[in-house]
Amino acid sequence: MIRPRRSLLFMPGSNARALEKARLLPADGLILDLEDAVAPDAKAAARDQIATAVAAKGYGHREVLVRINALDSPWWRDDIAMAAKVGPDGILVPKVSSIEDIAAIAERLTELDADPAIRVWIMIETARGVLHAEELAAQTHIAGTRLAGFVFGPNDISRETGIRMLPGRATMIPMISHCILAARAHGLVVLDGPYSDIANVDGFAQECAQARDLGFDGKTLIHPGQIDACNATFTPPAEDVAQARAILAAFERPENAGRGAIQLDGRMVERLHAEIAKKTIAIADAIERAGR
Ligand SMILES: CC(C)(COP(=O)(O)OP(=O)(O)OC[C@H]1O[C@@H](n2cnc3c(N)ncnc32)[C@H](O)[C@@H]1OP(=O)(O)O)[C@@H](O)C(=O)NCCC(=O)NCCSC(=O)C[C@H](O)C(=O)O
Ligand SMILES: [Mg+2]
Repeated sequence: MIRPRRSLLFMPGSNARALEKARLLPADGLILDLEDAVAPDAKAAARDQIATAVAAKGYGHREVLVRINALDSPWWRDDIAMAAKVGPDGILVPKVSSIEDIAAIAERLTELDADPAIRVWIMIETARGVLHAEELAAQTHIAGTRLAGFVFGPNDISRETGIRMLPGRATMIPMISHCILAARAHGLVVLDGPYSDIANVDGFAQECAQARDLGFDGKTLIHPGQIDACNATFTPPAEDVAQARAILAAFERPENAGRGAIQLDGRMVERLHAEIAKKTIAIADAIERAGR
């Protein structure tokens, strides 16, 4: 079943107040972080704290992901073991660059006999990850990889490559589009990276609208103050939902049964628009079910 992924809020696993507060925040998902938001000497305590928070099952309909440490770190194996034990909806793996990385994650999950319901999300945030995006996405067809989606990571890309993060993101758009195409070619979900300038409300709103228009399913966030604007941008407008229902109703009429293209309110509508309409309605219904 489709679920809304308009807004996924990152929070440091070391921040008990944030983990508690997240129970009531209107984000569609939560990413409990063990990687960059947690200092090396706080990793073990953060892991225990996340385990307790996830096991308590207090996050309701929100999708819960645990971002583990990167595969070249000393922590990732213990991070995955914790996730396999407490069962979040998924793990998010940073800095994935090759199909060998995806195989290593799958192997570790198998070794731990992890519940098959735990999905794997990968961050596309290295030069190699971007270059191999299509090959990585194609791994979703290999049994046991559990691959559900991509999360774009602009900060690490900028750090590694020297490509600057500028307002409007002109420098990043080619690789963003490349990642979105790769994800879509293999039916994966794809989420935008975070916007760090928390105080810049207008800049954030513009980046959300741009993310939606570029084709992202939603955006990852770093502060609760970003949730409402993000949800509003990625929620299909009521008029789009009404139009989608009208398109489906029109194709269901007996006189249109054998037709590929029809006229509706002065516009040409094809069966491909009915497919788009079904997705719009499914997302709107999922948002309504989640009560946000
Ligand atoms: C950026 C922050 C450190 C700011 O924290 P703070 O100064 O405490 O903010 P506020 O005083 O405005 O907070 C108000 C209340 O909201 C709670 N809060 C703040 N942030 C969060 C959050 N993310 N989740 C849940 N709750 C949050 C505060 O506790 C306050 O609560 P109250 O006590 O009721 O007033 C902080 O926002 C933060 O840590 N953000 C997340 C940082 C993070 O997770 N970073 C990693 C992801 S981004 C990334 O890794 C980049 C990517 O990989 C790439 O390469 O691009
Ligand atoms: Mg990163």
